Amino acid sequence: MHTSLRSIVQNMPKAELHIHIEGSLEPELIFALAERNGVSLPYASVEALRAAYAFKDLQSFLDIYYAGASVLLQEQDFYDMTAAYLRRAEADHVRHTEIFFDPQTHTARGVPMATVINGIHRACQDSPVSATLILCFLRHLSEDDAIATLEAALPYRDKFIGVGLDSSEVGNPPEKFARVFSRCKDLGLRLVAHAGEEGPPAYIYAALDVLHVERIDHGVRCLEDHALTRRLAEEGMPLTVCPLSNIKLCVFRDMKQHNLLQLLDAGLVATVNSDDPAYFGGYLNENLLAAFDSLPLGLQHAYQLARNSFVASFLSEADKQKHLDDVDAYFAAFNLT
Ligand SMILES: Nc1ncnc2[nH]cnc12
Ligand SMILES: [Zn+2]
Repeated sequence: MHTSLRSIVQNMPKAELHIHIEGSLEPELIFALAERNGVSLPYASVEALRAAYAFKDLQSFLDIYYAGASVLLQEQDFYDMTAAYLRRAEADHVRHTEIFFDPQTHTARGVPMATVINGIHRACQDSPVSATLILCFLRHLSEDDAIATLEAALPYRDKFIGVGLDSSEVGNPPEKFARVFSRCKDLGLRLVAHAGEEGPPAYIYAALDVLHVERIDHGVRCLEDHALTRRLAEEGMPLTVCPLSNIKLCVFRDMKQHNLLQLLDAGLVATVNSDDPAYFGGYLNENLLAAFDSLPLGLQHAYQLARNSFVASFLSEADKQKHLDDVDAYFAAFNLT
C-alpha cells in the first residue's frame, strides 16, 4: 500500500463499534493481575500464554478468552483493562467507541455486577475518547440466565446504552433470546447481536426479525443469500466487520479471501473493528491496515469506512453529524473523486 494511504487510514477520525473489553486483555496485564490477585495461571509465562493463541474456530478461542478473564476480580482490574484499551483507541484516532462487556463471565465467578460495571464505566468517564457500553448476553447459557443478568444490571441502567449477544454462535440461534431482547427493547435499550460469523444467513434473519436488532455484529456470511444482502443494503443495516478476527478464527482462509470489499460494493454500511485485539493480532488501525494491504481498497473506501463507523454508531444525530463533518474536513485535503 502507498505510504500516504497508510497514514491517511491511520490518522482518519473513526469510531469502533465491535470490541469486547475482555478481548483487550493483553497477556502482560493477565500476568500482572494474576500476581496482584493471587490467581494461578496454567501458563508459565507471557510467551507461553501468547503461544497458545492459535485458534481453529470460534470455540477454541472462547475457551482461552474465558480463562484469561478469570484474573479480573476487583473494580480496579476492570478499570485498568478498560483504560489500557482506551489509550490504544486514542492512539488509533478513535473518537468514539461502543464497548461490549460480558458480565456473566464474571458474575458466574462471584464477582458482583457493581464491580464489573463501575470499573469499566469509570475508565470510560476518565478517557478523552467518547465511550459507551453494551452489555452482552452469553448465548451458550440459558435465556433465564440472561434475564437474571439483565435484572442484576438494571440498577446500573444509566451506565450502559444497549445489549448484545455473543459467545458460541452455532447451535445457539437468536430465537433462544427472543423474550429477553423484547424486554430490553421495552426498556429503551439499543439492540445488537453477533450473527453470521460462523452461523448461517438464517441467524441474521432471526436477529433482524425476532430480536429486532439495529446492527449485526460480523454478518459476513450474509453474502451467501442475495435477498438478505439486498435487504441489509436497503435498510441501511450496519455490519460490524472484524477482519483480523475472521482470519484468526478461520472464517476466511487469508485476508485476500476476506469479503469486506464485496460488502462495501453491495452498498452495505460495513464498518471495520478489532473484536478481541489482544488475541487476534491488533487494534483498530492494524485491522484497517491489514485489510488495505491485502484487498484492492483505496482512498474512497477509507472515506466510506470512516463515515460508516459514525453512521452505524448509537450517537445522537447531532453528535453523528459533528463527527461526519470532521471526517469530511479531514478528507477535503485529499483528492476524492
Ligand atoms: N468473535 C466473537 N464471537 C462471539 N463471541 C465473542 N466473544 C468475544 N469475541 C467473540
Ligand atoms: Zn465479537
